[in-house]
Amino acid sequence: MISINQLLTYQRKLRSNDYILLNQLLDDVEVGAFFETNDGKSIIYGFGQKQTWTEMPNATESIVFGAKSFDNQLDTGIMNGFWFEPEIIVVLEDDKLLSNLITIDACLKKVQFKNSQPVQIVEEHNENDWSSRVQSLINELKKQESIQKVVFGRQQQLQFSNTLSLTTLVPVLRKQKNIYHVMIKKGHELFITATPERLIKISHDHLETAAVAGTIQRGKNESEDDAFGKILLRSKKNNEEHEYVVRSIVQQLHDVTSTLHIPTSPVLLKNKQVQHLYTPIVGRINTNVSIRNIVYKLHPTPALGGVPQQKAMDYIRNHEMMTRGLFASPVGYFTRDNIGEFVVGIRSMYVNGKNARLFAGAGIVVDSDSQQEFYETSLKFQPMHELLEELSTNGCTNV
Ligand SMILES: C=C(O[C@@H]1C=C(C(=O)O)C=C[C@H]1O)C(=O)O
Repeated sequence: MISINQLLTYQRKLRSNDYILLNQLLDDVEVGAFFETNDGKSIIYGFGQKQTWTEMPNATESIVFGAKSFDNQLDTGIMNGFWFEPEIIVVLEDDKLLSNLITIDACLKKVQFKNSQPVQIVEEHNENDWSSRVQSLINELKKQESIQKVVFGRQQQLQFSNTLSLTTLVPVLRKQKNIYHVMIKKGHELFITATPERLIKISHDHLETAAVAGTIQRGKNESEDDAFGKILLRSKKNNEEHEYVVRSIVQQLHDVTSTLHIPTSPVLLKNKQVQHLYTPIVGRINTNVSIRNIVYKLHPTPALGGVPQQKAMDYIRNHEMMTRGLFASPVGYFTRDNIGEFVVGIRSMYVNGKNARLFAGAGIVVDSDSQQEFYETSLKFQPMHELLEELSTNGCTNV
């Protein structure tokens, strides 16, 4: 078996301006991707396109980056799903830069730093009736016992004063800790996520996934934060929401795994704005089960869709204001030897030139409170808002 590191024939110690050059190269190429794990220890860049697809391919001779459409509703550009095999991959691990081509240094040498301008938000559109539509959903859940949970999304549309520069954006995004930073680019289009939620990590026959569902705010100080954490851990409503996700993951993985370890109760996963109930799940995959197979089995978990799945998906399709595109969808990469990692594209933003759509959603169950869910989604917009806030005062931050 060949591992991703063996795909790479060249390595050297990281130089201080490598990041600047790599991010600038992302600005220069037509198609690219960036994937940083939530511990910040591993980054993969993909540059250029050898092949592209709108559907996730079954296998690859090297590595494929991409994102799957949430539910195949017609959207624009990469929001319909976008996959590509890059010409060059660069991996940063333990202060080492690894690349599949000796030419990466030649490539980086050619990159010239361009100044970037601060980007202001000049127009903003919100779904002002979102809370009342959530209230209708709660009323519906009270009437009908056949549907238990719907993850209801909302979008914010923004217009920028000028286009974003990845040379500036990537280092600002990377300041947000304990979350994944993933970006897919094609031409003027970008999909960016600062998600805490891994869908799957696969290394040969070893699988890691997790249930992330049930949310509360962070406290202003440690004791308030602990108190909120305790409320979340004891909340019947949130534990029910969470349990739907655990049960569904176990069910979906049952016939493709030989072992599955599921902790009996969730712990807290803390991000800057919110804390979630979190159950990490690990297992062993049966032979000849592809990563694609597992991505398709798990997506959408009830953390992003609902319960029962089809009814929740129909509700989302009929009642959310806009199509989701890549929001809440699997985004990541996989290699020819069954290594790969996919996150779900939440706390995310789609950019097309000077226009952007920001996404947030919340799991709605019969005991939900529409104002509380509105507040929760406002917190979930924050990672992208904070990124844009910093880009509005900062041009080229990394020189
Ligand atoms: C849908 C989102 O988040 C999902 C919903 C959650 C919830 O309802 O508690 C928690 C984490 C995510 O699985 C989002 O951030 O937009």
